[in-house]
Amino acid sequence: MSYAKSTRPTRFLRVCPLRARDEARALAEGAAREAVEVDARDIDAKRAVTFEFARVEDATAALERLRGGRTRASVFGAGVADGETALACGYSARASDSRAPERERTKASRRSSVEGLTLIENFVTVDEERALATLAATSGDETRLARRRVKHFGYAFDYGTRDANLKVVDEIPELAMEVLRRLPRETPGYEGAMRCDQVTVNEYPRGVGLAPHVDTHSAFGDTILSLSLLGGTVMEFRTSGEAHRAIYLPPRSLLVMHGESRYRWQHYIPHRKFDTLEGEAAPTPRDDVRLSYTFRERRSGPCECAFPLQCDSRDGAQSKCSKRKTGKTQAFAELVGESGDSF
Ligand SMILES: O=C(O)CCC(=O)C(=O)O
Ligand SMILES: [Fe+2]
Repeated sequence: MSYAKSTRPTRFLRVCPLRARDEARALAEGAAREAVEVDARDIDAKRAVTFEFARVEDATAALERLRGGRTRASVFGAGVADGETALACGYSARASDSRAPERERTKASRRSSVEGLTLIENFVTVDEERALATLAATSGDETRLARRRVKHFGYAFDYGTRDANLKVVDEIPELAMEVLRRLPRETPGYEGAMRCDQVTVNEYPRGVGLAPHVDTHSAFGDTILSLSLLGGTVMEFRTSGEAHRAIYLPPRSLLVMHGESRYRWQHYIPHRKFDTLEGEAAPTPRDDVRLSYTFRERRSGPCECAFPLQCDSRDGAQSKCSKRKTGKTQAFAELVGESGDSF
């Protein structure tokens, strides 16, 4: 992501020059407490750093402190030593939208408005949440991805082929199956949920998200469920058209993806530290960690969904997926998300 100077106030501040890398890092750490994201790549490449704030007002307040303060230590209240030189700083905008007005974030709803998507709040109790978190910490083999940790139960998920054919020694914890079985019968996707035989546990540190994707049609069945523990998050849904929805998943809630929400819409979690929720005046900070249990049923025959464009059983997503090994196509980038994250 590159940033350009902006003459109008934005949520982004660019601060430069910073004389040493360490100094930039210390500043970034201080800023991270109130800024939404730090473009860390800039620290290495240009010795300048871009901070993204939740609101334009927050960026303005920080800019005033930056311009008013004589020392760097005063900037974000961070322990930055040796700061006699005034910093060059100002608003910036993502280069691609420096002329366009800043797009308002979609406010996340607490109710689903995607066909086939059901959110059940308080699906597990606080005690069960704690027990499931302990189980995730003490059992299963850990895989470290770029920004999050995962564990697989029942079958391993292969991040290359995006299927799950390898049986693993770690069975799905009985408590996880027990809570899943209490899903109300009338929930769309109930039958598929009862056949789940693969579980992935994801641990997301604050600010870390998940790239847009549709879970592989050929590998998994009609119903995909995600149980949120310890922290809430906004999950967003988009289609290849313009449609875009955001839903807030509180801790202890269960999200059931079935129908269009499972087969046609991509789901993803934006990488950010604050979420914007409907009915909340101020942005909501994410918790330090969110744990999710994703339940899936491995598919045996080909997928027969009504969405051939997204379906690798019909050569829709398959051709894009196989190109992954030879080079990323635009279509594939769209399928898995611009960040190229794994899921
Ligand atoms: O963490 C979540 O809630 C979703 C995970 C997910 O989408 C996946 O594993 O495919
Ligand atoms: Fe997924």
